Amino acid sequence: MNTLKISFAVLKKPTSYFFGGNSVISLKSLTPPSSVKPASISGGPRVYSTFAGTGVRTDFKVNSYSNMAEPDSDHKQGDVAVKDDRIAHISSTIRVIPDFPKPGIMFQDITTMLLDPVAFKDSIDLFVERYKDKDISVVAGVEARGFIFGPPIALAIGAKFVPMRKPNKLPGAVISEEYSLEYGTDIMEMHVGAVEVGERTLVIDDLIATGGTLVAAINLLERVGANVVECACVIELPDLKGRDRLGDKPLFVLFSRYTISFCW
Ligand SMILES: O=P(O)(O)OC[C@H]1O[C@H](OP(=O)(O)OP(=O)(O)O)[C@H](O)[C@@H]1O
Ligand SMILES: Nc1ncnc2[nH]cnc12
Repeated sequence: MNTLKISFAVLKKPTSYFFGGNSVISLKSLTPPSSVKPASISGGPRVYSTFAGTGVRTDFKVNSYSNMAEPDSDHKQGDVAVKDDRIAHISSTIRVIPDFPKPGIMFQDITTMLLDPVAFKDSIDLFVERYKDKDISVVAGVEARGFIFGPPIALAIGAKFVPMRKPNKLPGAVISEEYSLEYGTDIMEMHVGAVEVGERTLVIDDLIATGGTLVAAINLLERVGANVVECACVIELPDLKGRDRLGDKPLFVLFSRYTISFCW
C-alpha cells in the first residue's frame, strides 16, 4: 500500500474530529500522485484540498487549493465511478469557505454552483441519467440543500418528492430521528404517510460528511417500510468516513473532496 508517513503542524485547525495539534499520522489517502506537485512548495503551506472519488482528474483551482490525491483502495470508489467531463466543471464552481460555521470546518459552498446554470443542470442531469431507469418512485431530499437537488431529479424521473425536514416544520403527523453532524446535532422529521411500504426510494443531499444525516434519513424511511435503494450526493468528504456509516447501503457521489489542510 502506498502510505506516506508525514509529520505535520496544523495550519487551519483541521476537522478536529480526526486529530488536533502536532502529530504523526499515516496519510495514505492524501498522498499526491507523483505527477502532481504542490502549488506552493517554498516554505509556505502545502495544502491538499483534493478532488478524487470518481477517477476523474480535475486539474483546476478551487480557491487556493489545486492539488489532488488519487482515489485509494480504501474508498470503495468502484461503486461511485462516474467518469464524465462535466464533473470537473461542477467541482470547480463549488467554493470552499474555511472556518465556517465553526473553526476547523472547510465549508463546501454549493451556492456558487447554483450561480452557474451549466454546472447546476449538469449535476441534475448526472443524477437523472443514473436513476431514470431504476424504477424509483420516491426521491427523499434532506433539508435544506437536498431540497435544491431533489425536486428536479424527482420530476425528471417521474418520482414523488418527499421532504425530510428540520423539527417542527411539518404540519402533519411526523416521525423523528435525532442525529449528529460534523458541527452539532439535529433532528429530522418526515410526514407519516408520505411513503408507502416497499416504495423504491432514493435519498438526495448535497454532501456527505460524517454520514449522520443520511443515516437518519435512511432510518426514518425504513421505519415506514420504504426500500431505500441508494443515497446520492454531489460531494463526499471522504476523510470524515461517512460512507462507512452507511454500511452496505450504496452511495453515489459526483466527486470527493478532502478537507484536511496541513504543512510541514
Ligand atoms: O454527513 P453529515 O455529517 O451528516 O453532514 C451532511 C449534512 O450537513 C449539511 O447540512 P446541515 O445540517 O448543515 O443543514 P443545512 O443544509 O440546513 O445547512 C449538508 O447539507 C448535509 O445535509
Ligand atoms: N464541510 C462541510 N461543508 C458543507 N456542508 C457540510 N455539512 C457537514 N460538513 C460540511
